Amino acid sequence: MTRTRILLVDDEPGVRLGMKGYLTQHGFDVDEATSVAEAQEGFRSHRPDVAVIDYRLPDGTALELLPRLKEIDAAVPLVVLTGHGSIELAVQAVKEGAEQFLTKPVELAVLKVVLERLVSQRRERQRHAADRSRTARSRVDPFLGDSAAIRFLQDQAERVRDSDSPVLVTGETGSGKSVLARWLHEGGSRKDAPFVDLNCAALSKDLLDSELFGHEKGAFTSAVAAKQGLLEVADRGTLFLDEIGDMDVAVQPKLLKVLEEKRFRRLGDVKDRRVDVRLVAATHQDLSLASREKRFRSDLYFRISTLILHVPALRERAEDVPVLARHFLAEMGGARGRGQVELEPDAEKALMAYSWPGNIRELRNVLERAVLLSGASRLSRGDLRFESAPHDEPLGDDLTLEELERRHIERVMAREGGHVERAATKLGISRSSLYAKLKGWQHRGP
Ligand SMILES: Nc1ncnc2c1ncn2[C@@H]1O[C@H](COP(=O)(O)OP(=O)(O)OP(=O)(O)O)[C@@H](O)[C@H]1O
Repeated sequence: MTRTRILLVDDEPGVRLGMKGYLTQHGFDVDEATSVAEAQEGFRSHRPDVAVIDYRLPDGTALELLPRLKEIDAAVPLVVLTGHGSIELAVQAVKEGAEQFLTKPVELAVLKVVLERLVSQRRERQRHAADRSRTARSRVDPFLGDSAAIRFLQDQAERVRDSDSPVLVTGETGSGKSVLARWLHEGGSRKDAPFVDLNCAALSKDLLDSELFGHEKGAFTSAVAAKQGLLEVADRGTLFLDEIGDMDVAVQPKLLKVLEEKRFRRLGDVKDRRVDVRLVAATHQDLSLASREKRFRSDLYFRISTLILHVPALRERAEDVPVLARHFLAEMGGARGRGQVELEPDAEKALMAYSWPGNIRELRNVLERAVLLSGASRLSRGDLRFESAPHDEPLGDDLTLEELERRHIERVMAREGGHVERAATKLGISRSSLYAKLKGWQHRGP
């Protein structure tokens, strides 16, 4: 578990020594500053969880320092210490953003309890802010099924869960990469800190930059106030970057710097900030190929690919389909107050034979539609409407060569989402000859 970082601002060396010794013994990491100027600098670069500030400093008072620290990061709780137990001072300090006011000499055990409470409240707030859909998704088990492929994934995932190294999750669309990323966080040592996810494909370069790194007031025309980046929100927790293969190449070196130096800079800022995040990245692309073809920076690829978890496609673990299907049917039946909806043997067979280009997401959609439309408590083959062409039957032994070719081509087309160029590449023929075949069948009908 990562240690709590405290910034201690006091110009009396004796006071600092006493507090630092006690707090270090009790599991805190303490950085020190002796003036308003040093405090600002230390606060920015050390990113404390709490700052403890003596009221009177050689170059000013805590009242001047508080708003400046709040501008750097309003989420960090501030504790003010003073030699005089004055109510007015306390009120003023709280107005300026202090969470707590303590009178010197401070009893160290009391300080420790105050710090622990402030830190846990802060983490609680961070978690709520960052994790909007946590409750909805937290119970999904990414390893449903009994296939060797899913057991292998579980074994690998358990080994890397508690490490701080980046993890690259690969797999086809809908196979459960995000579910696995969340599981890594929720079962791991960072579970009490935020899980923050960001889809790199959905954002332009500028938006991605400002979402990830945040910005200072005035960094660009519409930056009317300073904004925390998601990296800061995810501090001590996990940053999940989905579709990392689509991350703009201009943003990639900045992410590499975060991974290597644990530092980053908000847009428009002149100083680095420290951050401690575990990166989980996901992609459905072949990133190794992308890096060879210079579409993805190879240094970043090497940095994020030491631990790779590959989520198998559903068709590679067909024996798990009934288990997953029963899980979804129980969920859907329960939600509609209908009790468990069962599968007829012919439906189960069809589900297992289908190629599932959209993987688990598609399986859930197909079942949801069937449950809605049929209204029966048992689903048969006829209730299932697959999203791609009907290729759910295994290729028969008694087909002619032409029929075999046609079925195979249809399957590949479905798997490639109807994309002729990609299907042609997979089939090893030219696009025009694939078109010619498809046209011919269209004219002749099924
Ligand atoms: N093991 C599982 N049990 C139950 N539901 C699952 C499981 N795995 C995935 N799902 C569901 O399938 C859908 C797709 O999963 P997820 O978003 O994790 O896939 P993905 O690989 O990240 O997809 P994409 O590449 O499109 O982002 C989600 O609705 C998810 O809840």
